Amino acid sequence: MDTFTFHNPTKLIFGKDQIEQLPGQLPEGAKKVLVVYGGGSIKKNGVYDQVMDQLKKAEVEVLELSGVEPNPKLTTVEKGVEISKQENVDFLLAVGGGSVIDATKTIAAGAKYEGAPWDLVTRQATPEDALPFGTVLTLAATGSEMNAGAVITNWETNEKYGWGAAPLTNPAFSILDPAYTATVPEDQTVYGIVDMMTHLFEQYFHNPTQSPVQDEMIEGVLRSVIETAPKLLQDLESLEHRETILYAGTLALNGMMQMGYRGDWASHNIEHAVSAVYDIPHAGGLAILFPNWMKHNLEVNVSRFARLGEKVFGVETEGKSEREVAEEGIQELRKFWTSLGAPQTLADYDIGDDKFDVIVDRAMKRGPFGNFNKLHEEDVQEILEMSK
Ligand SMILES: NC(=O)c1ccc[n+]([C@@H]2O[C@H](COP(=O)([O-])OP(=O)(O)OC[C@H]3O[C@@H](n4cnc5c(N)ncnc54)[C@H](O)[C@@H]3O)[C@@H](O)[C@H]2O)c1
Repeated sequence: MDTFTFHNPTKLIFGKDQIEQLPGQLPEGAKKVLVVYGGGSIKKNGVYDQVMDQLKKAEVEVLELSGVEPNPKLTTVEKGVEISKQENVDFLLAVGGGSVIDATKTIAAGAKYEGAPWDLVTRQATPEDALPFGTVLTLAATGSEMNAGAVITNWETNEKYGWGAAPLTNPAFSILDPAYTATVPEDQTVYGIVDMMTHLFEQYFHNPTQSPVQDEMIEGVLRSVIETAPKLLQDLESLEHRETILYAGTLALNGMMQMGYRGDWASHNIEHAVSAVYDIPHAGGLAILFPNWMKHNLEVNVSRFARLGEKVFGVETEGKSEREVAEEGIQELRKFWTSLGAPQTLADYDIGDDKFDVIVDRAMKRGPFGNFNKLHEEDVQEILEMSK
């Protein structure tokens, strides 16, 4: 293992009716709270009313920023920064999925920065302060509720980047009630499952070999997700299955699985480039790209892929070479995601190869990338070709 310091300052509040803890979590002296949310699903399922009731109990003034879009836009972040500065907001509350939370993180840092928020996203500037914020999660997927990362899209330049500045962009608290996720439609539920699984895979594929505890943890969470996902899709309102998937999504990307090494993360970079050009769901892009990243990188460490096949997908090993087990594991992953209804090719989103040059350019913006294996321009091109 490499040396590491682990510090995750987010207080995780999990379970039924835990929204009641909201007033007690607001910082002492907080008077003005900006509630950030998306397209209105929280108004239909009652989450909005429950949050507002609690804020009323807390006797704070409430401002609202609605309409945060999936794949949140820089322009929306700028709007939030403007409100926060003009109104002297002293706390932000994100109510939604990863998009709302990521926008809120960037607003939090942007509100305490004099320049343009895009400087922060592109890492041209490092924030020195941020407004405190909390989250009420409504969709199991990104882990954004318990990490410092945020992904923002600039549609003027077709650029989408992940950024973060721990601990400033870590939520102070996150409230996770499985019931709040029960209205997530089938397609978004599938995307969430693909997203959390991909986070686990990205971390599983790393170079240091001495990571037995981390490997077993990742494999265990993956097996639980694989076991639960089909059951949840049969019964979208099952709180038991929602609870399992919600907890798995948080664990998958709160730093617990990545102590002592760096995950790969190349597929995320390629996906961000794809969805900066085509506005597709992040996890839809990952479902297409990740198995092809695996095939492309098989030779880097066949044993690693074989272990995944055996321990996570239950591939029989007897009489088979390591390579055969590894390849079967990749096929099993594709079969599993397809069985859930995830897309398999870029053509499923009507994406052809006419803008591959732009996608490659965006993906290479910060130079060769990936920690398990460094990808260069020709590798990205090949993975895109495999994904057509
Ligand atoms: N910060 C991170 O660590 C991280 C990690 C992975 C991905 N991301 C980013 O997060 C974004 C995706 O976030 P997401 O997958 O959570 O989805 P999302 O926040 O974009 O939401 C997807 C859709 O689901 C709807 N929705 C949310 N909760 C609902 C509910 N309870 N009932 C009904 N509908 C509901 C939303 O309104 C939206 O239309 C992407 O921009 C991606 O790049 C961030």
